[in-house]
Amino acid sequence: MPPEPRTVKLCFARLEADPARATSFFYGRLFAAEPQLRALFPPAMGHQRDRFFHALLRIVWSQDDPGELADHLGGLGRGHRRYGVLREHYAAVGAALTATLRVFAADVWTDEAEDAWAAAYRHAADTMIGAAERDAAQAPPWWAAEVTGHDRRAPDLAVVTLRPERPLPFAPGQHVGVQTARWPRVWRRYSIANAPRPDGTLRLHVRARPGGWVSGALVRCTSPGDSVLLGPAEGAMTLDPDADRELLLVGGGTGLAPMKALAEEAAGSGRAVRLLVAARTPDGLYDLPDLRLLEAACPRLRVLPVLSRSPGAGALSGRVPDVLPGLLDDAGGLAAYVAGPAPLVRGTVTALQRLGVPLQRVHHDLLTADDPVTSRPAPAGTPSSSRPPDRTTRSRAPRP
Ligand SMILES: NC(=O)C1=CN([C@@H]2O[C@H](COP(=O)(O)OP(=O)(O)OC[C@H]3O[C@@H](n4cnc5c(N)ncnc54)[C@H](OP(=O)(O)O)[C@@H]3O)[C@@H](O)[C@H]2O)C=CC1
Repeated sequence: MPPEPRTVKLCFARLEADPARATSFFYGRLFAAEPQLRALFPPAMGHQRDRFFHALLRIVWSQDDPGELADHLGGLGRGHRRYGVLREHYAAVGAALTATLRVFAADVWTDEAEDAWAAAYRHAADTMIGAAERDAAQAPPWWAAEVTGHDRRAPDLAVVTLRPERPLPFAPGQHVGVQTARWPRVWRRYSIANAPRPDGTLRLHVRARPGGWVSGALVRCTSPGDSVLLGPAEGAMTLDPDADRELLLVGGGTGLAPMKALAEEAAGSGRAVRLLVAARTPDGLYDLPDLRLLEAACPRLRVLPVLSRSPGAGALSGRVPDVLPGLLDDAGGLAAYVAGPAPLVRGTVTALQRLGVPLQRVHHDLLTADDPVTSRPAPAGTPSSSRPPDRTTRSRAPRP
């Protein structure tokens, strides 16, 4: 069991005062003590420091919620496998963390605090190591995949088709880590945009972010025949088993990807589905022809484009939260899934609540492809797929 959390939180609060300095200090200590560990990390450490800090933050704030803590640590332990992290690395990380706390939490660092942190770290490391070793018994740390299709739908957007060298199990709504040859040891998460197929291929919708290493490489410097590495599929935004309930799926921009996967799965099994595809202008509806084909094949699927900045034939005008009241007569019986820009997700969740959809039936994961976690863990009781950015649990795995 984790130790009494108050002391652990008190010390961590001192790191929160200046996370950038504290994490720089931490990595400085770690690499000074164990220079060979530097090879496990990406060339630029800015993102990594953010991710480490937020993983730590979540661990600290979950100290009094053993279920959440175990869930989080298990995901972290499994996720660390793709970085080549081994059992023996944890001692060095623990020592660097203690050294950091001793400096940054000096005013509250007592023998009691040191013992509490040592116990908390031991518990975290043991849980992560255990989860990694159990996972290693049944799955590889990554899958090599060949790019079999690269469809440039806009200057900054490509639909990329990948064929893993061996079956990569996933459920619609989940995402995978992707590493390109151009940026070794840099992983980014992308939602899978299709339901499982007999040929095992996966599709990703990738928008090149300004300065985005992996997204830029995938959109501009990738062609059929290239290879990438994929991490295991993760994420809890999967289909609820209540097949009678009508589904409302909302995808804004490339947030369409997981919604399309869910639509394929649900509509393919005869469930009633409304798929709202939000874009600014008709050009932003980059996947509409494919969606129309899917709609034609699934009698109970309706695809509704929603354009926020210019009108378009066959599209609703406005932002999703504003058009929802006119669309939904009886929203109380729906289950809803939402992905896209965070403000769209938040606005849509609020609108659905106002329309009477219970929060536990509104699912999202606020996944952003390149950004680190930016908020505190959700309060206990928040539905798992409705938590704030969940970059550190079932999903991607910040390393120590
Ligand atoms: N699993 C997931 O959760 C996934 C999430 N994503 C995320 O989705 C985002 C997609 O970005 P991109 O393709 O550039 O999308 P866009 O920036 O093109 O936006 C798509 C639509 O969302 C609308 N929108 C933005 N803010 C609001 C708001 N406050 N209220 C209502 N509508 C809003 C935009 O309208 P306007 O700007 O006119 O208001 C536009 O119509 C990325 O952040 C990506 O990380 C992507 C894939 C999967």
